[in-house]
Amino acid sequence: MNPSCNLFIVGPTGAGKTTIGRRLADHYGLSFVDLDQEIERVCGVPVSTVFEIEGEAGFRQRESMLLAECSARGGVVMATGAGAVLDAANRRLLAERGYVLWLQATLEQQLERLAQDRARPLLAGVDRAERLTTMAQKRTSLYEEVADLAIPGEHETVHAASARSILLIDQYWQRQHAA
Ligand SMILES: Nc1ncnc2c1ncn2[C@@H]1O[C@H](COP(=O)(O)OP(=O)(O)OP(=O)(O)O)[C@@H](O)[C@H]1O
Ligand SMILES: O=C(O)C1=C[C@@H](O)[C@@H](O)[C@H](O)C1
Ligand SMILES: [Mg+2]
Repeated sequence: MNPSCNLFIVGPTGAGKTTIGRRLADHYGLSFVDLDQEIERVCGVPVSTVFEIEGEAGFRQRESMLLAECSARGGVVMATGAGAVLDAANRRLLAERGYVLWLQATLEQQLERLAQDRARPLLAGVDRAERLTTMAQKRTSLYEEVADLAIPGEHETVHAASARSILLIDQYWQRQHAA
């Protein structure tokens, strides 16, 4: 593994970017950064409070600033927030500065995994299936645009999804670096 390289993870909410990203960082001996957690660390409050106080626009500004900062580090696995790809400058930085992994998930998987979740402000107090569908309509082509490698959402456990990701990363990304 070339430690100057980055692995960036994009995909819809509940796809496992945070959970699997951490495992990938452990596996490859890279440092792990989760953009949502970075925002919480810098602001000292949960993402939902940032949305309450600064609105989505304020959150997006912070997200872009931290994405620029963290992607410049080198040797990181970075889990992005599901909406980070909405911004064209974010997409450009992701594409330029690392290998981009797109973790996919079906609507059913998202609904099941996030059933108990109260931390995602864009899913609070709305029909979740409807909101997630609208998000997918707007975002799927953006994930596709920025991704180097897609991992289908057919893996029902974190362990299986991590193992599959490592297999594909080794097959495609590592090989490119070896070449
Ligand atoms: N492949 C999987 N199989 C089963 N459960 C999973 C899988 N991936 C993630 N999960 C579970 O789904 C939940 C959400 O995962 P996680 O927080 O990693 O998603 P995320 O992509 O980071 O979402 P967000 O974009 O909102 O940050 C967690 O409880 C996690 O354990
Ligand atoms: O879908 C989204 O736009 C979001 C996903 C989360 O990761 C957080 O970044 C925040 O809740 C917004
Ligand atoms: Mg996450």
